[in-house]
Amino acid sequence: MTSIIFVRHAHSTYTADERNRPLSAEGFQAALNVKNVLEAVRIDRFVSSPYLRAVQTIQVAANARGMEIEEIELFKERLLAGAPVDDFNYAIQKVWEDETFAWPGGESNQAAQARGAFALKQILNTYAGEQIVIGSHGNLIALIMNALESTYSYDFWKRLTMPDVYKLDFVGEQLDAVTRLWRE
Ligand SMILES: O=C(O)[C@@H](CO)OP(=O)(O)O
Repeated sequence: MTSIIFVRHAHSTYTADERNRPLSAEGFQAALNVKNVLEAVRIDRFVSSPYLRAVQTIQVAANARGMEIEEIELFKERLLAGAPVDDFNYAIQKVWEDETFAWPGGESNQAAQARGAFALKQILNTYAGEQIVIGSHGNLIALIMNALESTYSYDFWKRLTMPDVYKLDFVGEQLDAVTRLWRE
C-alpha cells in the first residue's frame, strides 16, 4: 500500500506573483493545524509544488519531524492564463466545461491533468510502499483526483477548503480509498 496525502495550501493573499507569494497571517495559523492533523499519520516523505504558499503550508509539519521538503515542479498549480483574468470564477468554469479549452498562454484541464497524473505516477513508482505528503493546489489536486475517479470534478474543486487534506490509498497505481483528514 502506498498513501498520498494531498495538502491544498492555506490562505495566501492574491497577487500575480504565483511562485513567490507567501501565506497570509491566517494561512500561517492554519499551517499549524495542518501539522496537528498530520501528527496522527505516519509520514515517510514530504514533497511539494515549488510555489511558496504550498511549501509554507507543510513546512511546520516537516520541521516538526526534522524532514526536508522535496520540491517538484510538476506539482505547481495549473497556469490559468498568461495574464491575470477579469473574472476568475468564469475563467475556471470554462476550463472545467471543456477539457481541451485553454485561455491564451494558459494550460487546459487536459494538459494540466496529464502532467499532474504523470507526476503522481512517478511518485507511486519511485516511493512505492511509503506514505507521502504532497503540498499542492486546488485545481491540480482536483485534476489529479479526477484522472483517478471522474466524480472528482468542478464541484469537488469548489468544495475544497484552504487548506484541505485528503489521504489517497493505492494498491500499486490503483486508487483504493480516499479519506478527508482535514476537519474544519
Ligand atoms: O491562488 C490561490 O491562492 C488559490 C486560487 O484559488 O488557490 P490555488 O493555488 O489552490 O489555485
